[in-house]
Amino acid sequence: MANTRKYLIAGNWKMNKTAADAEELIKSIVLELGDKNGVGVVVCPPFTSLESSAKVLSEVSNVQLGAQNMHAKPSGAYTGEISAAMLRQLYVSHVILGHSERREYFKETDEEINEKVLAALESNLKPILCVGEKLDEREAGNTLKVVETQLLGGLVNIPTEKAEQVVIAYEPVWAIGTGKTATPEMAQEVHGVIRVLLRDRFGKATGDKIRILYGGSMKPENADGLLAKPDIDGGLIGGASLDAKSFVKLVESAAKAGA
Ligand SMILES: O=C(CO)COP(=O)(O)O
Repeated sequence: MANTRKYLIAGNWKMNKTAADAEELIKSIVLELGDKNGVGVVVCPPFTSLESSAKVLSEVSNVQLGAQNMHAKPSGAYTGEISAAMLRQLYVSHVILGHSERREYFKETDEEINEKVLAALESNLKPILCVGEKLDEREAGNTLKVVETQLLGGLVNIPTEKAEQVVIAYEPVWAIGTGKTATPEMAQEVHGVIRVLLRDRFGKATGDKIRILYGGSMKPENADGLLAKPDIDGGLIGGASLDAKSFVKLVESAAKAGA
C-alpha cells in the first residue's frame, strides 16, 4: 500500500454526453463496477445530466456524483450560472473547481476559484481544486512556482477543520487530452511538494489526510505506476472516464494500489 488515504477515482466528462447518453454510461459503469468497494468513485457529468444520473445512482452506494463547476454566490442575477445549493439538491457531493480549461477559456482567476472553494465548503460540497502548469511554464523551470501560487491562492481562508474535505488534483496542462502523461517520477515530485505545502498550511495531521489526484492522459496502461507513488492518491480522469470498461479498470488499479 502506497499510503493510508482512501484512493479516489473521479471521472470528468467535460462537455460530453447528452442526458440520455449519460444515463447509459452511468448504468454501464455501475454494472461494470458491481459491489467493488474500498476506493472512492465519483462521476462528474455535465449539469444537464446530473438529475438523471442522481436517479440512477440513488440506489448505488459506491459511486458519488460531482459537478464540473459552480458559481460562488448562493443566488442572484448571474445568467447561465449554477449555485452550490442547486447542486446539493441533486445529491451532488463533489465539484471540480479551477480546471485548467476554465482558467484558460473562461479566464478564471485564483481569487475567483478561491471564492468558489469557500462557497462549496460552506454548502458541504467537496471541492476538487485543480492546479497545474502549462508546457512553457514547465520548460521555463516554473512548474513548482505556478503550482504553489494556484494551490495557496485557491486555499486562502479555508479553515483547517474543513481542509480535509478538499481534494487537490494536479493536472499538468500539457498532459491533458494529449496522450502525454507525466512519468510517475515527474508527477510524484510535484505531488510531494503539494503535500509539504498542505502540511505547512494546515498542519501535518490534516495535510496528510488531503487527497492529491493526478490528472492528464491517465489510462489503464499507465495508472499502476502513477498510483504506486506515495503522494498520488487517485486520478481525475478525462477521456478514459467516457468508457465504462477503462474507467472501472482505473478503479481496479487504485484498489490494487491501496490493498
Ligand atoms: O482534464 C482532465 C481531467 O480533468 C484530464 O483529461 P484527459 O484524461 O482526457 O487527459
